[in-house]
Amino acid sequence: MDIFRVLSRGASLNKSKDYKADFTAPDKVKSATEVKKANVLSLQVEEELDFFHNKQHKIVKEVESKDLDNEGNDQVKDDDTKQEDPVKITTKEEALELRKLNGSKVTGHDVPLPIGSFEDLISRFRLSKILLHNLITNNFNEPTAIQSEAIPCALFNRDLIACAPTGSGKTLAFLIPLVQNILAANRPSKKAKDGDNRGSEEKKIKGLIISPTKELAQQINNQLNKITENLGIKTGYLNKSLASKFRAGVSKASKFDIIVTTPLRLIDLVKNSALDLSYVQFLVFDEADSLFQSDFLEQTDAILSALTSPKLCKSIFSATITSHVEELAHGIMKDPVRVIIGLKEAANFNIEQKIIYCGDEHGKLVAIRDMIQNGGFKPPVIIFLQSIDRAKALFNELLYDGLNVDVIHAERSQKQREEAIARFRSGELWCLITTDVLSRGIDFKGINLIINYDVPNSSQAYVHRIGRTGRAGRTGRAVTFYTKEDTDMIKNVVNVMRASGQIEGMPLWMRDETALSKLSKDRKRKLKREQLERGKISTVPKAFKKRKFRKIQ
Ligand SMILES: Nc1ncnc2c1ncn2[C@@H]1O[C@H](COP(=O)(O)OP(=O)(O)OP(=O)(O)O)[C@@H](O)[C@H]1O
Repeated sequence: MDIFRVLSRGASLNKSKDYKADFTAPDKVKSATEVKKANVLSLQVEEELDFFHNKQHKIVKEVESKDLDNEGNDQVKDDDTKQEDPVKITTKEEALELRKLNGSKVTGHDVPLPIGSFEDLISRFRLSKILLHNLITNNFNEPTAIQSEAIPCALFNRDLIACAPTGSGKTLAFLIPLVQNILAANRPSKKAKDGDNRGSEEKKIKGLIISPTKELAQQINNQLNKITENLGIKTGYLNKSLASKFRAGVSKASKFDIIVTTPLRLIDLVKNSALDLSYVQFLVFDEADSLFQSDFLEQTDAILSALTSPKLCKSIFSATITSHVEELAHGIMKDPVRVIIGLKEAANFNIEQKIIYCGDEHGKLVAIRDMIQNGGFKPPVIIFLQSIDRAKALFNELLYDGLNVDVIHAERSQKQREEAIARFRSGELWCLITTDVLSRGIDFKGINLIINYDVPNSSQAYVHRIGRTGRAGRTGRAVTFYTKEDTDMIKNVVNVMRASGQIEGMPLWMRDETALSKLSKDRKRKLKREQLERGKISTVPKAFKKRKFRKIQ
């Protein structure tokens, strides 16, 4: 394996004089060959600046170099413009090197070798070429660290516990092998080819993905749709309308290969015998630690008991997997492989974190208005609060200030939530105020700033909230306001900041490790369960706000 190539993925900038980008107006008309040469060079610069390989350089390069060849121009045909061979991992030593580079810890019996490239999957697992093509056309050119490890494990049908930072590509880490496994399962067996269809498992749900929120389930299904194009695999997000089709026994509804769902909707169908899960072979719990928390545990149990296939493989994914969750997972898994990327207690290292002491509630409003006035509030921004009432209150406050803002919480209808998300994604909306309902999994591209207007009630909640920025190799900022009521709660945040090397974002007195006493396990649990009582968010007289709000409604 060319380990230097893995090391330098997106990290280095070649300073050779050839790489100077020329943005000045041409002083003479350039020949077609010169233009092509310049294009190749600018492509190189662009590629080196493209940290996450989000562009289709390989394909473009191939086309470019072919064009140049046709013109017989040997000078430009240097090695740098040729397509490099994909990285392959073939020995334990190479695997060790790659793991060291990626900060991956992988444990378990007989752990498979990671992959060095998506092409590596073709030789090792006969990955569908259409699937590979779908990955490349969607700009997924190289596997991320979690994808390198998790994909081969799942392709070997191993149970899997996977923990990797927010925005590091966990979704594809479970979707790619799921799709490939289902393609293999759908291939007609020899018996079926010979005309014996008894026991055929075609047209049954074989893959099931469980997500804690509807928004996330929908997002996963969207990504699934992109990578399954032209593969003949039918996938569906179990929304109200699909659920009623299943309930009504509409024949088409039974033809799904993969279903993405929240727990309750699925259980409702299973209880009414409207859905047969006995053929499910691949089960994924995304954001597993939240699904394994006490409020979801009963539902998770109910789902597990409906899955009766002896071939069932299970995997759990999250950016935060506590030892308690790992224990629960071991209880339901067979000989799992455990993959941890980076540090378990830390946040994504691309996020610059800061905490600001505001004294009291009024101080928070002053702080946010200060940020808006001083240019520190660079959209797109997400603001998290601890409750629906508080989210609504801040929304009214900022609306009154004339900010381009909307709010999402559990009391808003599905349609309103979807519309707000779509407006935010399109850039029409600059700021989204929300509760923890949107803290997990949601992938907004290019969020600049996360504001924790209220301190999150656990270190896990903090990691997920701020993980809405700094995704896919980009950088981001996260600011957490705290008041005198938060002296305990802020310790969760400080611990994550310390683990992520973000000491500079703390006030001077906190930087000393002994400055804050540790939280006991009991206290942590209590903080998670109880909502801190906070003062009202308001500076604008009610009558004014009502008038303005009415106008906007
Ligand atoms: N191999 C890849 N190459 C380029 N982009 C990728 C790759 N894999 C994933 N991405 C992109 O990275 C972004 C983050 O991926 P994803 O949503 O899967 O993160 P995650 O690890 O599940 O985060 P979270 O913990 O917040 O749920 C997405 O926009 C996705 O399209």
